[in-house]
Amino acid sequence: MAHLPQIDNAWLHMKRDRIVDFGAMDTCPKLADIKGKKIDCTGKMVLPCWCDSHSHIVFAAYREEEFIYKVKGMTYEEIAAKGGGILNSARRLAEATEEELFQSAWKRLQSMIRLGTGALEIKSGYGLTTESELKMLRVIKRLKAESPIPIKATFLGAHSLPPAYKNDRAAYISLIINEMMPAIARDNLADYCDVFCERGFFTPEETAEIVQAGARHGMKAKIHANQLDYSGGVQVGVANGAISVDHLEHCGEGEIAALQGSNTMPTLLPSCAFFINLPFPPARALMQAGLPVTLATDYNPGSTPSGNMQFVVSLACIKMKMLPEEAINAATINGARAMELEHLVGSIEPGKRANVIITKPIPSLAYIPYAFGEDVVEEVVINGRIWGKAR
Ligand SMILES: N=CN[C@@H](CCC(=O)O)C(=O)O
Ligand SMILES: [Zn+2]
Repeated sequence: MAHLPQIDNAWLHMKRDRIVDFGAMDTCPKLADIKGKKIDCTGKMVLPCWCDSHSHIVFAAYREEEFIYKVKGMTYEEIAAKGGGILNSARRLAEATEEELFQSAWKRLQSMIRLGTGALEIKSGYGLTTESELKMLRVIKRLKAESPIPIKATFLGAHSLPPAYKNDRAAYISLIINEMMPAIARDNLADYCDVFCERGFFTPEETAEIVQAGARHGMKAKIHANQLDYSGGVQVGVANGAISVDHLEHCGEGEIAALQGSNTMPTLLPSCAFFINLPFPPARALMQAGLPVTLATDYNPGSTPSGNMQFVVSLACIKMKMLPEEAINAATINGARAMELEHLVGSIEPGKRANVIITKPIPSLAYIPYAFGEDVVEEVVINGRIWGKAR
């Protein structure tokens, strides 16, 4: 993961929405022979766009009132137990129209692209009824259709137990499996199926039942695992062939051993750990065990109100001791893998989508995570075209 190939003084040729070729400047084709726009990047760096493999950007309202509770000392779990958290977002989402949800998510998507994100995964999970989960997934389907960047959709009906099912967990799980999933599969609304496998949310046994039903409906698993405690989420994810297990704030030898030899990507969300004061995941131990690490934002209104991948990369270096090269690989090609998009995005390779970041003039690669809080992105090229960046 520490190997990030770089060429000093290079050219890059993009045609239509694809990367054609690149090389050192002494091999550059005659510029006069190339039609179209030429961009002088002297002093700047050109990187593949970020691939953000974990987000919840479809929601009805921010939850800054809970932020104040947190400032005053309440924990994420205490806020959830008082009807805040995910259930608060579910109440607000039930009142919102599909158009309102689309418009607000569209704005978030635009601002993420301006920050350099070139591929994104988006989850449902603030519906928690068949009607509202389908509403969210239709919004994500429309985002997919209208977005200039590739998007993957994840069904997260098992995000929290709705209060109406407080005394009958099995009935809610049956609703997910027997009512929501067939409707989702019929309209091809989701690529993946996710479960919040956590103390106070869903058990590993329930998680297995749900993701196995998801697999029967053509959805591979992605798991919210080990965020608040050692939940068994990593093990159940690996046992069920999950594409990724995400969070891992609680990740010890047992979790690392389970991941070794699997194809499941450990995905770390350091801006969530930062925002709700959780321990940071053990990125170095994962890498020392030979595992690939992925970084993503987790953009959502409760635990991470930010879609800024550059900040995620900074936190990975500052708080998890990842080298800049490791963090950038984790935020690009490994993120692409965690969405099964590694053939299309995540690196600068001929044939891949022409989605790249052009930085401002910066002294070195290390400056990107070092200058935390500074937006080093000058231009974003999406599908071979410069994306509008208001300044
Ligand atoms: N942990 C579960 N889900 C989200 C938070 C959702 C919320 O608080 O609204 C997460 O990944 O952090
Ligand atoms: Zn999440």
